[in-house]
Amino acid sequence: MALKIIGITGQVGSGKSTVADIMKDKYGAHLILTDVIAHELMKKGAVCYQLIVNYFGKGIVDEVGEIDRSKLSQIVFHDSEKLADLNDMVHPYVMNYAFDEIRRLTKENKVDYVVIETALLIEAGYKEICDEVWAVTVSSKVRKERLSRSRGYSDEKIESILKNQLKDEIIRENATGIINNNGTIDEIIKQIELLLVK
Ligand SMILES: CC(C)(COP(=O)(O)OP(=O)(O)OC[C@H]1O[C@@H](n2cnc3c(N)ncnc32)[C@H](O)[C@@H]1O)[C@@H](O)C(=O)NCCC(=O)NCCS
Ligand SMILES: Nc1ncnc2c1ncn2[C@@H]1O[C@H](COP(=O)(O)OP(=O)(O)OP(=O)(O)O)[C@@H](O)[C@H]1O
Repeated sequence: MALKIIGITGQVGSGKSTVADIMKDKYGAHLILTDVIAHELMKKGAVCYQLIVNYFGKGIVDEVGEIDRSKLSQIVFHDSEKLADLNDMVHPYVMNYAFDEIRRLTKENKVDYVVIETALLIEAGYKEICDEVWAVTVSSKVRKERLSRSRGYSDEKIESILKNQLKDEIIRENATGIINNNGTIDEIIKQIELLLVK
């Protein structure tokens, strides 16, 4: 079977990581997680660190010199110009990393699936390299309950992030498959099974 590249996207807290984890555990997919890559590249000493600290100032740095992501998130999700500047500092490096990884995996040809999980699949141009794009969608009520319980996110924080993301409808229009995540994990698994035999 030829390697298949599946992009998994959706708004904040829709369940992208949950779907990606199922793909890894049940189907041995290799995961490329852009949030995790971005976080790594922002660590002290990594390639994006100094760019970000120079731009946002020492106020976003914690007592051990690391970028305090909750402080940075307070700034950028309330100021779309600053978010765009942060994106410009981080995305080229994240994309380089992700594309290198895909080239390596394609050459090795050892896995059936590579999953790219990112909130910015459409905006950042990952879509073009994906064989399939799955949009994970959840109701606003369920999203709020889950993110409040698991991460302590306030409704205000969720709204501020959503304002900087594509509308769910647009994300779904750009997808080849849709996963409704208002139910249980088993219900996600059934939907994945259907998408994979499609
Ligand atoms: C703003 C930051 C510091 C917040 O970090 P924090 O650990 O608090 O949150 P986390 O990274 O889990 O993101 C929270 C939610 O916002 C979404 N999100 C992250 N960055 C962006 C962005 N640039 N635009 C829209 N949504 C975003 C995430 O996908 C997630 O749904 C961090 O997300 C960041 O540095 N973002 C810019 C880099 C980026 O775009 N990364 C994501 C894809 S490359
Ligand atoms: N079907 C489900 N049943 C119960 N809890 C779920 C389900 N799907 C996701 N969750 C929980 O909801 C929260 C958000 O899910 P997840 O982290 O997968 O979303 P995400 O889209 O990757 O988030 P982000 O946009 O921040 O990257 C997590 O705590 C996760 O465990």
